[in-house]
Amino acid sequence: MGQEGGGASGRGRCVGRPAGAPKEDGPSGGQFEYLGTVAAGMADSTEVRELVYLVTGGCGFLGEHVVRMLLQREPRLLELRVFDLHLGAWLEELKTGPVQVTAIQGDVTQAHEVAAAVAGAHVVIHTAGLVDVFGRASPETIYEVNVQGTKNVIEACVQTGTRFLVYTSSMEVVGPNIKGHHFYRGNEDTPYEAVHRHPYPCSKAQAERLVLEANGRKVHGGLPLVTCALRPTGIYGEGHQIMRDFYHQGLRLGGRLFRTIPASVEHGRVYVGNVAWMHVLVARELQQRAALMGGQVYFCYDQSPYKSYEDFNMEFLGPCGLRLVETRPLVPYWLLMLLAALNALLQWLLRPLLLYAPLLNPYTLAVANTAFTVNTDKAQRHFGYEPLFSWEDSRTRTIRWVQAMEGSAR
Ligand SMILES: NC(=O)c1ccc[n+]([C@@H]2O[C@H](COP(=O)([O-])OP(=O)(O)OC[C@H]3O[C@@H](n4cnc5c(N)ncnc54)[C@H](O)[C@@H]3O)[C@@H](O)[C@H]2O)c1
Ligand SMILES: C[C@@H](CO)CCC[C@@H](C)[C@H]1CC[C@H]2[C@@H]3[C@H](O)C=C4C[C@@H](O)CC[C@]4(C)[C@H]3CC[C@]12C
Repeated sequence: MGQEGGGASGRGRCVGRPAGAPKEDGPSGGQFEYLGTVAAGMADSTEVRELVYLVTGGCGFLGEHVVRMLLQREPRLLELRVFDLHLGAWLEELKTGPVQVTAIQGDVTQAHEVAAAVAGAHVVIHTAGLVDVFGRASPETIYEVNVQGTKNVIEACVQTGTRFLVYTSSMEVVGPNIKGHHFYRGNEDTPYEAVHRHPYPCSKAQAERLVLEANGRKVHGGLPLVTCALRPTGIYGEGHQIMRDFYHQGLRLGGRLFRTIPASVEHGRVYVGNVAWMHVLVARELQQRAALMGGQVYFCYDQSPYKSYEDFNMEFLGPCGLRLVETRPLVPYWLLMLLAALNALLQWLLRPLLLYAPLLNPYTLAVANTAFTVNTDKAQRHFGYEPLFSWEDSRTRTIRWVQAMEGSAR
């Protein structure tokens, strides 16, 4: 199932449980209020602006929310460097505030470009990556960006003396595995056979391992590097491309989407604003609680309900006029597997002519049909994380975003 992938050149299998973390408990922390948009102005604070942060992938779906959240919620920020292969025009609007926002067009696979961006930063939040489970990029390219790119970030921290590194990992480092084992209400210490073949999860697992193993390395100046990794489940919210794809698919099908996944197969999802907030908070607390948090992994979680992938999407697409046809899959699973395999064959045949990358392929079908839900409070125990956005707020914000798309789609 899925493409042959993983490993140094994207071939073979990558196996073995991802680096977990020793069980430790820590104090809980307070709750913060989110001000909504950059225009709402900076969080009032008498704190001294002295810190330089770098966000790689800062123009991506998650990266943009992290950038905006930092400007809202990190009062010690003096300079925010936004490093990305593709810079967004929206960055210009951020340059009117008290924080110096530096846009850096660069490639994480180019060590010298990464080193130049990292030099002088106190904290690096590394979100840049190729999030490809649709066969758009080759296994080699996925490895080059996700693994070699992460190596370049680590080495840049060591060479330039940056001490704090937060890595955006993924639930996929854990599962679903190629055996289709369900992960039901699991946490960071739940035993699970994390065996993957697909290049994306393999690359994320390798990158996460590199980040965690780098914890404690001496950086330029002799102090230790402090690293940690955050594992979001499926992120949703304003700017989510796959949600956009489902919405447009539904419009093309006359306002209907046809169920392909049983409602019983629950997937954990997490709102992008809460993932961004966890990045901001962990970056701050990592500086104060290095002994506890260094080398740790944390699932990203909030109060978003456990639902099948399609039913969860309908929380937002339903109020925007789409309907999910049938209470159970219309098409038997064996036929879906056949269609997925045909899509993979078509993609391979058409590759010399055009990119054919539908949502349905053997890998996405397998992942969608394997329950993966987390239930943990480790981030709360270790650094006082509490979601900034309730489920109701997350849902409302996402619906408003789809509706704004709807306006543009008419
Ligand atoms: N979207 C999810 O559901 C999800 C869930 C868990 C983890 N993640 C992780 O979160 C991170 C961000 O994911 P996303 O959904 O925002 O994806 P995205 O594709 O929207 O953002 C990734 C960003 O990285 C940039 N980038 C890609 N290659 C680069 C390179 N070589 N050099 C510099 N920048 C490069 C892209 O231009 C983009 O802006 C990824 O590491 C991904 O693995 C995503
Ligand atoms: C039957 C197919 C067509 O209807 C299923 C379509 C749904 C799939 C496109 C998505 C189901 C589960 C998603 C993945 C999951 O949410 C977690 C992920 C980890 C993250 O790091 C990257 C994205 C993803 C792999 C996400 C991708 C889309 C799904 C496979």
